[in-house]
Amino acid sequence: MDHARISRVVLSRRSQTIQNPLRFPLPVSADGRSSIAPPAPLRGIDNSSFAHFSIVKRLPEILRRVLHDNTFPPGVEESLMRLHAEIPGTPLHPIDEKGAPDLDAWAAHIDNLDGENWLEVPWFFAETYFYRRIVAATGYLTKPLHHVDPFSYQKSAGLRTNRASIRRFARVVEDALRERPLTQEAMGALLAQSLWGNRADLSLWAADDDDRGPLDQSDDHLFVDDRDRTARLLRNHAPDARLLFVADNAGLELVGDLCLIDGLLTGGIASQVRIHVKSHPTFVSDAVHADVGATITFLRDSINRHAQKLGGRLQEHVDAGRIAVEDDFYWTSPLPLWEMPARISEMMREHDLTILKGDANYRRMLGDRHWPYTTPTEVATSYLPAPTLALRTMKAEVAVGLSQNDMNRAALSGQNWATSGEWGFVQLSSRGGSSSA
Ligand SMILES: O=P(O)(O)OC[C@@]1(O)O[C@H](CO)[C@@H](O)[C@@H]1O
Repeated sequence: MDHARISRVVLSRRSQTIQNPLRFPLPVSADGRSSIAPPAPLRGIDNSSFAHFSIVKRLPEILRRVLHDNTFPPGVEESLMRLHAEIPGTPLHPIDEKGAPDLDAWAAHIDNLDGENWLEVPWFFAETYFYRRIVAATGYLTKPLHHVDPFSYQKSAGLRTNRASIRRFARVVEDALRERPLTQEAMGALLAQSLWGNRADLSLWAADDDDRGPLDQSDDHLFVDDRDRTARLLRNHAPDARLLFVADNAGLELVGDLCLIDGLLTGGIASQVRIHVKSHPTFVSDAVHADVGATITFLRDSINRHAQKLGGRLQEHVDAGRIAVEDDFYWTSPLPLWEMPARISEMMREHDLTILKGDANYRRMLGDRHWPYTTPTEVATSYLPAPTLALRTMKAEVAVGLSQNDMNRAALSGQNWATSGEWGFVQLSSRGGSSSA
């Protein structure tokens, strides 16, 4: 495929075309010969979509909760009220937070718009912009509330109210560590635990008050199950596998992720894990740098011995440099993964496996587009520079790699199966880079 010849790509349903800013080849067809333009992005303008509901109902509700859970100075409150009044009909305008490191990047993103409002811009854009506006209103990156997390109340509740599950999670790692190096089965159990932890964010904000069911799901709720392939890939690199872990939510989900990370490090599979978190609070409960340390401290301080031991081992990994925690503004940008900056793609290439955790990262990987659900995984993710594992429960109408049979099965389980979080993906894209998985 001649990547250089792809110069324009259709980016909206309104047939608006812009210069292709992609640094990576667009997704390619199954035979690898021709490029295909990604389908249109999800937008709130589709009245019957979850995107519409999410913008019109959930975002204002999230703002109400932020105001309820915090005591802000009057100026901050006013800014948040103004934001509330803008949704959904006001055109998106530049972010106002002088001195913030990502301001120019956001100015460029907004410049690409054409006066569209919240429902007209791509849904992913609307959501990342929404959280960035909350950050600007509170002055999280600058002042007046430098590094005061507007979602901290919910985040700490997420740990406090899940003590029983946390004990259970910690026990699973200890069981897994009985045999070293970790068996394929043990890796599978830790991957599943990390995956289903992705349902945990839903308990935080009952803005849509639907019934999402229990936290755990059985294997027959896995739409895609690449656990064995992933375990084989990791074992091929053991004991020195290097992992890039792009985290999602703080709270119970992060505990499940840290269990997986500890299992791989202590269990003789990996020697280095680089955890990437968000540079500012976003999507309510997404982890920022401080959340990782706070979670390890919470585990170490636990009165449960399994949780305590887990916290102790994690602290040792951090102290010895086996776990590094970094943040990057790219992960709070509205850009699809195929527009990742060179620093991110280089980093992915330096690691044997990148784990993309959660629904929003999955949506980013697929550009939050209307891919037919039966699109082969390797077609939609052919641009990835290195082997990548998506661990996500399905909470948005974005997916690839399904069969018609999968969809029939899911439809029988309930009406909102595509957004209920009850269906899981352990989806490996191994085409980018060498892998014998
Ligand atoms: O990345 P996460 O935490 O798994 O999910 C983020 C998320 O809850 O936010 C969206 C609605 O705002 C959902 O579609 C999406 O699943």
